[in-house]
Amino acid sequence: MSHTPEEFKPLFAKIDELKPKFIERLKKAVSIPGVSGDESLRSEVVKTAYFLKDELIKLGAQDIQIKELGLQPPPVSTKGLELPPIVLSRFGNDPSKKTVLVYGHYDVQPALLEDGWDTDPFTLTEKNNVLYGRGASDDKGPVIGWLNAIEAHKELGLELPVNLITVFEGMEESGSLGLDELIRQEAKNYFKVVDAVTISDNYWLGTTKPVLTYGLRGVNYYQVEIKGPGSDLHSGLFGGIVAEPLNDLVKILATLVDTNGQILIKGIDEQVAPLTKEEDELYNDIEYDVKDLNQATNSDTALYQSKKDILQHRWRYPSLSIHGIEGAFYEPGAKTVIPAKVIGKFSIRTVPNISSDDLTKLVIDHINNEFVKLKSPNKINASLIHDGDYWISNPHNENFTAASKATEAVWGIKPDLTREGGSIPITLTFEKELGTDVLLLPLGRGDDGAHSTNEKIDVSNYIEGVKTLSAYLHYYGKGN
Ligand SMILES: NCC(=O)N[C@@H](Cc1c[nH]cn1)C(=O)O
Ligand SMILES: [Zn+2]
Ligand SMILES: [Zn+2]
Repeated sequence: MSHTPEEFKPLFAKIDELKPKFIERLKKAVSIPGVSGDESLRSEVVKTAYFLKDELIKLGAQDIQIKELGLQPPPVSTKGLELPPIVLSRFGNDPSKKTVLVYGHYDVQPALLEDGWDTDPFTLTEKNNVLYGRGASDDKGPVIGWLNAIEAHKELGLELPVNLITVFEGMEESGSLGLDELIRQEAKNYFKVVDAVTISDNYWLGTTKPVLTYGLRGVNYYQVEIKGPGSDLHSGLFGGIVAEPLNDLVKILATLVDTNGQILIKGIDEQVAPLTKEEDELYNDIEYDVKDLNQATNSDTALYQSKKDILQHRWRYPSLSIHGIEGAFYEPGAKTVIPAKVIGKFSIRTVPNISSDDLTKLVIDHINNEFVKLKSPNKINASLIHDGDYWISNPHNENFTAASKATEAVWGIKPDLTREGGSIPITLTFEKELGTDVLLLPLGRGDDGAHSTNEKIDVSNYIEGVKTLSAYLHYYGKGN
């Protein structure tokens, strides 16, 4: 392309040449159903870690370490389930070069064909230059993207311009359990020399303009268990004469949030940092429209119509989403059962200055108070499953500048600076424990359907993304 700087032409041509191999590598990664939230698939998550280890060996990584994290704590697992390991590796250890740590996750969200996928979620399927499959965008595509960037250098006989450390985890979709502690332990060891941290695990805002991201919401994930009868019952025999746990649960869940997305738990709004005039003005220059939202959701269900309202509610205000009910009948048909025990799941996306502990107290007190009002003989237990902090940084530094130049070199356009409504719990830990700048450099588009059915990454985003990651390493390595 005409905007490609001369220095990158051979590298970008090599990446284009390796495209079939890169797609094949992603296909292998996607074929392993490593869903971290599903205990029955834990061995598949671990298998993905070893798949990455093998790929790293082939690429010539040094000092590959599989870091075990011990048992998964309750409330989710009470069965002595091992956490998946962290895969560490290093490419180069030259004191004259800068060191970039790249982080990504190899676990994925659940996916079933019967949820409404058009193709098998664990078979990467190419249609019209789009690659469909669970993890294609979140986050196997970007993780494999880093490996591809390394391979393109290797194939060209080109030295990497920086020392690279890779950190791949397998519990990001389930709260990054164990990783905080590992980062603390390795801060003065494996991660002793790290100049910058780069994470490719989010998305462009829309579908055409690349972005760099400097803020994330946090996430507190809760469960509410309601237990009643000793076993599931026939509603014809027992309906109307026993207290039903699911009836109680839907009433409790209905007290959490209204249909306009307004959180109904008292005391949360007061903790949200006020919007300043300067912050409000930052939204003026960002390219976004309600049409982008409707396109991403394939619907007309937006709660706000103006760009500012949408982006502010996505990035800087909290939200509460109800995700599901364990133990409730959900299959097609008309089963007349009274479930004996149900567990409602919901999460709250947190923002400055909400404290996780204060929030949890407000949430649990609210649920217990609402349950008392029901005067039910059933038993309730509400608890936090996991939490991860929000993160916000100043994007005016060397790391962001390098990524901005790389984006221009590949896409011919300066990226927008954005925040993101999702969460990557470990971002703040890297920043604090390693004392480095963290950059979020997304490859995928806003309509990739992460966590949803028919998740995809466009071939162009995948391949141009490998070029962007490569060019970023060069700009950062030479100090821009
Ligand atoms: N791509 C980042 C991402 O999807 N993060 C998850 C993290 C999470 C926390 N608990 C469950 N998942 C997100 O939902 O934002
Ligand atoms: Zn992710
Ligand atoms: Zn995710």
